[in-house]
Amino acid sequence: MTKIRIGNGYDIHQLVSDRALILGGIKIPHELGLLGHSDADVLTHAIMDAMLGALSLGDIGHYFPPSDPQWAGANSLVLLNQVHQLIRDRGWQVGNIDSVVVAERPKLKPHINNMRDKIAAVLELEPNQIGIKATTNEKLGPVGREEGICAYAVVLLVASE
Ligand SMILES: Nc1ccn([C@@H]2O[C@H](COP(=O)(O)O)[C@@H](O)[C@H]2O)c(=O)n1
Ligand SMILES: C[C@@]1(CO)OP(=O)(O)OP(=O)(O)OC[C@H]1O
Repeated sequence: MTKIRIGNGYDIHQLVSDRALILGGIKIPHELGLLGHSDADVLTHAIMDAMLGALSLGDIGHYFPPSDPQWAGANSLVLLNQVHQLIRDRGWQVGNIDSVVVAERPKLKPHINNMRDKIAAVLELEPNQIGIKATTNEKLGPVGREEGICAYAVVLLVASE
C-alpha cells in the first residue's frame, strides 16, 4: 500500500508601506508589502510548514530562526528548496498542495498561475499539483482592515519508490 502523510500550515505577516509584496515567489505590484525577517512570503511559509508538519519535523522557525542574520531578507523559494531536500532525503515527495491566500487587496487572480509555476519548479512538480486560491476576508478583522495577509496550506506527501 502507498504510504501517505498529510500536513497543514498557516502564516500571517503585517502589511507595511516600505516593503515589496512577495507571494508564491512572485513580486506583486501593490503600494504595501509584507514585513518579516525574510521576504515574508506567507504562502510559501504556509506550504513549508505543511510539508514539515506532514513528517512531524517541526516548523520553519526551527530550521531558519528569525534570530539568525543568515535568513535576513531571504528568498522564501530558497528556503522551500531546502525543505524539499529535507523531505526527499527522508524518502518522501509531494503528491499535491492546496492553499488559500487571504488578502483584501490586491487582486491575486492574475498572478496565481505564475505562483504555481514558481512553486512547481522548486518542488519538481507539475503546476496542476499546486492549488492556490485567493479570497478576501470580507473587510472583517485585521486582514479585512488590510493590516496583514495570511495563508493556509495543506500538503499530501507520498513515499518515494
Ligand atoms: N485578494 C484577492 C481576493 C479574491 N480574489 C478573487 O475574487 C474572488 C471573490 O473573492 P471574495 O473574497 O469576495 O469571495 C475569489 O474567489 C478570487 O477568485 C482575488 O483574486 N484576490
Ligand atoms: C521565514 C523566517 C526566517 O527567519 O522569518 P520570517 O520572514 O519573519 O517569517 P516567520 O513566518 O515569521 O518566521 C519563520 C522564519 O523561519
